Amino acid sequence: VLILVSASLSQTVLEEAKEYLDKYDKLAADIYYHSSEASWNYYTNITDETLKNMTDWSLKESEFANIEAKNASGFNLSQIQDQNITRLLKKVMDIGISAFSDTAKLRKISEIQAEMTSIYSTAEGCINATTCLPLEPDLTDIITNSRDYDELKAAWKGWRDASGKKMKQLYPQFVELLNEAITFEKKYKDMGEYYRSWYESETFENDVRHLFDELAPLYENLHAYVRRKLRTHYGEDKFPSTGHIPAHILGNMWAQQWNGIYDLVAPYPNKQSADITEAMIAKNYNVTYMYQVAEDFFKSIGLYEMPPLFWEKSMLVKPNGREVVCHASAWDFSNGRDFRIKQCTSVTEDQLLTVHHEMGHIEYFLAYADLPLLYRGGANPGFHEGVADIVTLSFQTPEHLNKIGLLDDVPGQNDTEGDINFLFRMALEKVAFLPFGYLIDQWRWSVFRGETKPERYNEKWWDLRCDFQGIYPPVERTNDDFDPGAKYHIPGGVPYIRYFVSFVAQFQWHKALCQVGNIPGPLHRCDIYNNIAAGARLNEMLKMGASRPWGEAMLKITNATDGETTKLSALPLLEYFDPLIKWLEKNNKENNEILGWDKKNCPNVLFLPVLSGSSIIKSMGFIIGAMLFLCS
Ligand SMILES: C[C@H](N[C@H](C(=O)O)[C@@H]1CCCN1C(=O)[C@@H](N)CC(=O)O)C(=O)N1CCC[C@H]1C(=O)O
Ligand SMILES: [Zn+2]
Repeated sequence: VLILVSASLSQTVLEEAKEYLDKYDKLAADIYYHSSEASWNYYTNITDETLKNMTDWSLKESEFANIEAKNASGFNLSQIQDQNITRLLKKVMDIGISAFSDTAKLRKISEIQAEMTSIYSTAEGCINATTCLPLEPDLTDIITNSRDYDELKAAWKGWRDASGKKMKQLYPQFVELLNEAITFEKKYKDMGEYYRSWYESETFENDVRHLFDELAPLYENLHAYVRRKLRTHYGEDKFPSTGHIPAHILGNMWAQQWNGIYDLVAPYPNKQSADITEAMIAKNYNVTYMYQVAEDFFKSIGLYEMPPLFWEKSMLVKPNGREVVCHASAWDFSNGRDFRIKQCTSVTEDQLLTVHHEMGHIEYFLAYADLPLLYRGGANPGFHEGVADIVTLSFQTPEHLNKIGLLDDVPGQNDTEGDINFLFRMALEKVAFLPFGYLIDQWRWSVFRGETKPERYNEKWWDLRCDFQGIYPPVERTNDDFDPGAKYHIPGGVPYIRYFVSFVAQFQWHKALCQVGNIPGPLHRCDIYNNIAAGARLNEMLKMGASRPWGEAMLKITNATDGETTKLSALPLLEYFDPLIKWLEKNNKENNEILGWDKKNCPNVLFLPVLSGSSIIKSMGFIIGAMLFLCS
């Protein structure tokens, strides 16, 4: 009788839980829709009232999450055998800072983040006494296209003075409030630990460090080659004996990807170098067409076309007459129909890649749209970024660019010079990024841990930038600057390790999709365009959303037998670049190039040892003690 009773009891508990979760889903969808709409209205029209409305709705969202977490905690999970239901209930209860009872402080967090995002998005960097320009498109165009050392330096410094420096006072409070909110529930030691918990792995921090160490030799070879090429253009005097490269001459405002300077550093410059931006303009590409080209790629592999609301409601160009957050992003309005991109799109190659990236996010949104709301996310945040990027590995192949009329002659498989040029171009985009993708959250995690105090924010930033990227600031930096704030994701409060994870995972997936698609030839020349089998395999993973631990999602794509491949692996990336690795090693050796740089000394980063209060008192005490001793 007891067994019967307990069985029927657990059955009713299970039914009750399912009923609760259905109700939750409907309520959540409604709140999230309005909250997303309120955020959208702010991001596409920065005013005091759109800021207020967004903050009000983010508070409503937190309140809803808080109430439902309490409701869900009423279920005794040990009585529920259904793994799926317990996973959903746990997600209802895992609400981060929304568990914090002090709603005034939660509001303050939202307001500070919005204010920092507004400073970033409305900043105009002055390149001389009379000219001040926005980041997009003006300063970005200068940093990408100028080859004048001093003009680049002015844009680099101007941007940092107008953005990061202006939010320096806000960030310490932002950190303090986030840590206070996240430690309220006593589940996480600091905000960084909460962010890392999204990867559902105790060893995550070590795993990414190992991956970085595996990839560092490739980066150092690329760094050495690029440094030598840039030395010839800009002159020896700009390259210190420490081995660092000036941060502002790498074709990108943050030196995070170097494809902007391909023309300056290409291995075989006399080979026809594909200037895709020029080709786009020559072919009369316009913004809408750029989105149609990207949509065409996804449809060609059996994925999803953009729904009507996408074209109706997206913001695809920078509007006149109002301030917007230009930094591109993809939006899921949680109702299965409304998905948008917000991008100040201009007709350039880099922008075309970003269009594919943002639409890649939309493909993931569409694939998991029928799942419970709690599962509508990437298997982990890095998967969402990897999915966004994966088609760029096919789209940029010479074969594909030729197919869509952006490249005339395709370097043949045995055209080593053409092949190396292409691989080098991909390395400037994907390998150069690795230390940057890794270090942003090394800085942020050290700040959340309290290891890096506000008076040393900028010093720690440049320690990491000099150490991992081997670059140095062209203008002397002090702790009065706040260079982390000059990168969108810091004021935007968006974690960054996801991009490092993505840049590793996307090569694992590319390899698997090229195999399942039976696409012959070397990995770096594989194009999954029009390959339904490859698209179907990818779609199987997309449809899982966040319903299962991400190792299972990895296995869904790699379909491997050995359990090891549920993990992140650097091997496919190294395999993809293997011909280039050999070429770079040989070339650097022939030129007696010394790889690497002095990781402990960074030019122009001379921070006065800021004596913190405690150390002043200690040193005073020491002096007084010594004097007393001498007198006695
Ligand atoms: C240009 C791109 N914008 C982000 C992205 O698309 O990831 C935006 C802003 C922050 C999150 N985001 C989203 O759109 C999310 N809603 C996606 C999601 O749903 O998870 C970006 O910041 N990138 C691209 C490569 C490296 C990095 C950079 O430029 O440094
Ligand atoms: Zn993304």
